[in-house]
Amino acid sequence: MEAFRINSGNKLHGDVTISGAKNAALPILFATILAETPLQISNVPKLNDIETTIKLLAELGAKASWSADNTIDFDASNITNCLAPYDLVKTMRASILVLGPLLARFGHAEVSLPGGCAIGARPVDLHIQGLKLMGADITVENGYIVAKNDGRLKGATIFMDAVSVTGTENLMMAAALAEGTTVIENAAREPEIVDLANFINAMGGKITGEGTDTLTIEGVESLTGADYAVMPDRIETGTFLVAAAVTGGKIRCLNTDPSSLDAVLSKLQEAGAIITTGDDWIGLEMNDKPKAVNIRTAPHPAFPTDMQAQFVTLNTIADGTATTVETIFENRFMHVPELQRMGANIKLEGNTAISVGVERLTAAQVMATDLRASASLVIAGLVASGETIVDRIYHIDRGYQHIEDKLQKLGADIKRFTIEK
Ligand SMILES: CC(=O)N[C@H]1[C@@H](OP(=O)(O)OP(=O)(O)OC[C@H]2O[C@@H](n3ccc(=O)[nH]c3=O)[C@H](O)[C@@H]2O)O[C@H](CO)[C@@H](O)[C@@H]1O
Ligand SMILES: C=C(OP(=O)(O)O)C(=O)O
Repeated sequence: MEAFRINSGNKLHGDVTISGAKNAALPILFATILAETPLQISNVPKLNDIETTIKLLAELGAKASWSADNTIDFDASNITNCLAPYDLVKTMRASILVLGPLLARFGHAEVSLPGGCAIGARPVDLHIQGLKLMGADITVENGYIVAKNDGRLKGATIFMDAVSVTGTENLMMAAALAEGTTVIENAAREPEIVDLANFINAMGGKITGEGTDTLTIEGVESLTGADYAVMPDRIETGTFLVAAAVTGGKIRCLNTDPSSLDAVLSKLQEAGAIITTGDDWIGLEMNDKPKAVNIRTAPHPAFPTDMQAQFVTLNTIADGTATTVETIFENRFMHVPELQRMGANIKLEGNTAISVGVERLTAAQVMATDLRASASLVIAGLVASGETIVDRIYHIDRGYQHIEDKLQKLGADIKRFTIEK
């Protein structure tokens, strides 16, 4: 099993190029199922989750192959199979995103229920309810969602009880080919929703309201190929900015979108960072020890849950006391016990972590439990005295393209190695 060995002491310095966004690339790759002619998607990050998606699309009979660095060619004209098997779905929850497009285009989909994961139970009831409102007949049989529809789905007004990102995406993709107009109320407003809407519209779809909580989707009879570039990864950007802030460094993130990171940048400024921005870059300079900042996660445009773990690490070495409240996932503090093993002073009370900054973290062997928890432990390793080992980094490879290469270029002492078990 692979792990990282990290030695602290170096302030991050220089430029880092941000990859395409995992959480935009995944729905966009699944939306290619809707297209009747070939197309090309660029700025796709090289990640384990993307490889899983390519495998899943191939399993359905679609062609998906890398044609250049970060570019994938697709042809979904010959899909023959509408079954997403457990073996693939269990490794990546976002596989649930095949449900809407398969059902909309072929009137049939069988998708393994994804089940819970480290950060929470993560049900998909809102995806199913919305599709039922569009006329689909859906049952759960032997751990699979079996969805059928005679002819096209029907446009409907759908109020989502909770804000769900992939739920909104599944329903948008289904509604794109439905007969009539669908209105999704209490829709997610994340930038990745806007990116998916832009892609579907580029294929000939008719979606308006993206980026607001009411989406209107006028269904069309067919969608055709369009070349599209995935938006930059706002969470990767935020992760590098926090890493630079905790080391007292000075970096610029290139090929990114400052407007997708308002809440994160404002928290970094509150922590004492000097932030500068251009159209497609963000600079950060940190000259003092960070000040502790209170965080409360909530759907966009509020503070993203995918940046919570990284800020918990920042608070461990900051001046002062801070509370971090996680309101999206019920079990997203798995990094806390590992950070405590590195000397962090954090108390957990339900969905709140109360941290008192310490002078220095101390290195330890720690275990990554999920994607962003892994990132928070890598950041901790950059400032802990001694040599930190972060084990089980397959989690981090789901969401960060060559994170160690990018950190090394910024001056970090981090190496990947195989840990003997
Ligand atoms: C691939 C992808 O884009 N993943 C992101 C997506 O996950 P994902 O789309 O899975 O997260 P959701 O937005 O759906 O989850 C938000 C909350 O709604 C609940 N819920 C969701 C669906 C449902 O049918 N029923 C229900 O109760 C969830 O358990 C959770 O408590 O948004 C999360 C919240 O910003 C991010 O952390 C993930 O990185
Ligand atoms: C939780 C995340 O991803 P996923 O929904 O794919 O598990 C994430 O990107 O932080």
